[in-house]
Amino acid sequence: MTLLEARGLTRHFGGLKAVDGVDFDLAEGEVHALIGPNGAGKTTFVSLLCGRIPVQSGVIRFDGADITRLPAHSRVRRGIAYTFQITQVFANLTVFDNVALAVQRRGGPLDGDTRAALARVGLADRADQRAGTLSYGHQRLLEIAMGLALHPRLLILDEPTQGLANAEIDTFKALVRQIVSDTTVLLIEHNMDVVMDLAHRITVLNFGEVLSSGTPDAIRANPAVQAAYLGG
Ligand SMILES: Nc1ncnc2c1ncn2[C@@H]1O[C@H](COP(=O)(O)OP(=O)(O)OP(=O)(O)O)[C@@H](O)[C@H]1O
Repeated sequence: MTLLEARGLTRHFGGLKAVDGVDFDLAEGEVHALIGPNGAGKTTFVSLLCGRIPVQSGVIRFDGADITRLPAHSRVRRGIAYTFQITQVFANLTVFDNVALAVQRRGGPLDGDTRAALARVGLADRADQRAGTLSYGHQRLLEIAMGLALHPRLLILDEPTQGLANAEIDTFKALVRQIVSDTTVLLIEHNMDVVMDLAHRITVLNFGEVLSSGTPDAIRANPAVQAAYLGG
């Protein structure tokens, strides 16, 4: 089943075509990776999907409903959660309270849901620590816990492995495999090992347009993708 579809999605900044007529389909239950060179429009594209920036033209449908003009908080309520490159944790609050804020937004049982989300990402034993004192890798995991606490149907992760050590990347990969049992995942990622390991399908953006979309094997073998991005 298609969970999310975009048709003709467009966002220009002055003369710069950051996202230009993108058609995109996300199947329920998949890990879908969005890749492409720096400046290709990946962050702008997912910002349009979650309502952080307004669409200029085109349509976004989520679970069959037109969400193109809905404000971001309404999209969260419908099940779209996201974590962005810039770390979003509140440094002076405890790990527990950061996640509790997200649970509160959704209106679930505060203590139980908060602890469950922390357990999923492996941070249960750090609940009382101030978030700002966590390592960078653990702060990234905390952001994911904040997303999961919303019980999303779609979790969008923007460069989640950036700045992580190899061991932390392995933890992250295991986490995504577990998350995808009940949540669709859209992943912006530059680390091709992570992409090829996790993604069921990949969409390649280049200069704001879809260069190609397909399975990891098809993308790897595509000469245009190799030329634009994979350096083959
Ligand atoms: N608010 C903005 N105002 C003007 N230009 C912008 C704005 N946001 C993004 N851009 C430009 O739009 C283009 C696409 O940027 P975007 O961040 O979406 O690319 P990206 O594929 O996510 O890149 P990266 O991999 O480096 O994160 C870039 O040229 C960027 O400079």
